[in-house]
Amino acid sequence: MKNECFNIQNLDLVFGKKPKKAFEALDKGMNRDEIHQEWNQIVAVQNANFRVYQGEIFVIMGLSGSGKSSLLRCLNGMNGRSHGNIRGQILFIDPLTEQFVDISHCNNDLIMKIRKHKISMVFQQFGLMPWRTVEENVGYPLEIQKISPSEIKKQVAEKLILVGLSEWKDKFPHELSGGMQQRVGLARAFVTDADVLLMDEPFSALDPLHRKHLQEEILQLQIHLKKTIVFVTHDFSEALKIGTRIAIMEAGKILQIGVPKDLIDNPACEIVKHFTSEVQIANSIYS
Ligand SMILES: Nc1ncnc2c1ncn2[C@@H]1O[C@H](COP(=O)(O)OP(=O)(O)OP(=O)(O)O)[C@@H](O)[C@H]1O
Repeated sequence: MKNECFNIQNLDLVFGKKPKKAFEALDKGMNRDEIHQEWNQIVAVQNANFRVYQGEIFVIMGLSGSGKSSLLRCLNGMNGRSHGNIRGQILFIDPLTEQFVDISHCNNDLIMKIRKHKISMVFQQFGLMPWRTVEENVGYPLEIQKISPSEIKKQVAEKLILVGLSEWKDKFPHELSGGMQQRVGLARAFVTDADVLLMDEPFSALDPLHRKHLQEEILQLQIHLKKTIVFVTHDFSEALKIGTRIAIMEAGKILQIGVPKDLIDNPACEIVKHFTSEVQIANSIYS
């Protein structure tokens, strides 16, 4: 039996000032567009039910606006606490203590602790501090954990080698390209001791070569460090390459969850079939 890391049950996420109206409308069977038209509420996630197991790479894949980032941000309480309203349950099971925490209802101190030590997030927009050098940005999570400066230097140097930015350690973010800034963001995520990484399109600004290199690094991280990774992408071939399991989203709903082979062999609906057939066509052209 695999150990769970997250257990998400009946999760709805609504943006807007009248979430109760939206939840009632969902219960009556109204769809996302109808609720938007009638109540001006955005249903970003509708009735999500899934588990993420320890040590897997769980990919959330879908087109723009399907609700991938919104769902990901529920997992560390960014959505449902400070933004948007949720209904349902988000349980995080600490891999070390095996204790359950209800992410949407626990107190702020606990959620801050969890974000500092347990669940680290890499954003699409890098989230770098412009006044800090590359080295200082990457070392920041260790600094706030009061790790000694010599240890920080050592760990940062290792992670900068991993993302190929050792030579750039004294530069500031504005001196780097978008892709390089994204690699700094990745190095900063890798440097933390968190067992869980939430990654929101972390490779979107990378050129194909660095993208391929870092996809392989992510796979190595999972194999050697046994990290649990929840990874958002709109690129189905990326999902197939790195995903242990993949959840496909459309208009706020999860259409299918499965291992890559399942999705290709048994697509649950036309939308999933569309993604899988595009990849198969691309493979046949390039093979
Ligand atoms: N903070 C917010 N306030 C209001 N609406 C939001 C907020 N965040 C997301 N939304 C809305 O929720 C829906 C889902 O957006 P989300 O960003 O989760 O999609 P996505 O699949 O991640 O898209 P992309 O690939 O373009 O990032 C969209 O209609 C979006 O406008």
